[in-house]
Amino acid sequence: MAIDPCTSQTLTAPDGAELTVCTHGGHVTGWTPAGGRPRLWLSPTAECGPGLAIRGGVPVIFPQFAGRGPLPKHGLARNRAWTQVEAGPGVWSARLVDDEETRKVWPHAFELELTARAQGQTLDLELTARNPSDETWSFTAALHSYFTVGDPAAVITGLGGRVAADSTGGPEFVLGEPGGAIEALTTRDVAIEGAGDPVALEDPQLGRLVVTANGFPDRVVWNPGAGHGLGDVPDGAERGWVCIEPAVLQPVELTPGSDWTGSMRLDAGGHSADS
Ligand SMILES: O=P(O)(O)OC[C@H]1O[C@H](O)[C@H](O)[C@@H](O)[C@@H]1O
Repeated sequence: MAIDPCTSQTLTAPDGAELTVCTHGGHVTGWTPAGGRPRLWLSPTAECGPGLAIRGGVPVIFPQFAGRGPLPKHGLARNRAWTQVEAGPGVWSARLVDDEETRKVWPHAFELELTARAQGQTLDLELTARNPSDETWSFTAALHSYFTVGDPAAVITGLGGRVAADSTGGPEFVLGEPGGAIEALTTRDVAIEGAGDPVALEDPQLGRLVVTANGFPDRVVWNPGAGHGLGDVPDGAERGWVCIEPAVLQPVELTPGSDWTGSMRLDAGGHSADS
């Protein structure tokens, strides 16, 4: 039976961890660790459909991050229907391959697969890109994760003292104090190349969420702040989330027949807000 790309499915692991997904965009829209509270933010006014990108969860950015190239912003993967490959308890995977429509935007043959697994206190996402064509192409990518913020005092650790730049370009600067935390809800849109692990969102209400990644060496931190003008984010709702985005911002070259894999682990099992 064909799945409506915009219909959500919730896949519950045996230990109670919950993963919510939809095939539009190959999108994880929700995650609740076992016995915990939801940790991914999804806009109450998110839109879904051909050409639209769901606001929240984990949009897959491929083959271009933001406006860093000639393609539409954030590329082509997030705003079209993928095909489900597997759906099981806490586990899901989906695939996107090129077709006539994608080749109008980006004239290459490609295969993209996202696998998600929720188990206990962790969520693992793995993105694989393959080049089945006979020409080399390159891409940038990100797992553009929207994390719920439950307390305005929430901070991000692991990035203080790093060299950053406005994600849309501009001079480099040092982010916060070395070893220090930065406020989660400050208006910012910064890229930190070669950021290293771990980065954590420390939220007095929700607890600690550790973000680690392989194959995504860079991190983008984004909160648009008040007066954002985003049609799919109600005024004030930007105080309920921050994006911490594992990304690969320098183009990766894929030769014919080769592939690339990047992964992200979210771990809510550090210190809970109640402990
Ligand atoms: O509004 P979107 O197209 O989803 O982009 C949302 C945001 O994505 C990233 O975080 C970029 O760094 C931002 O510059 C951009 O505004």
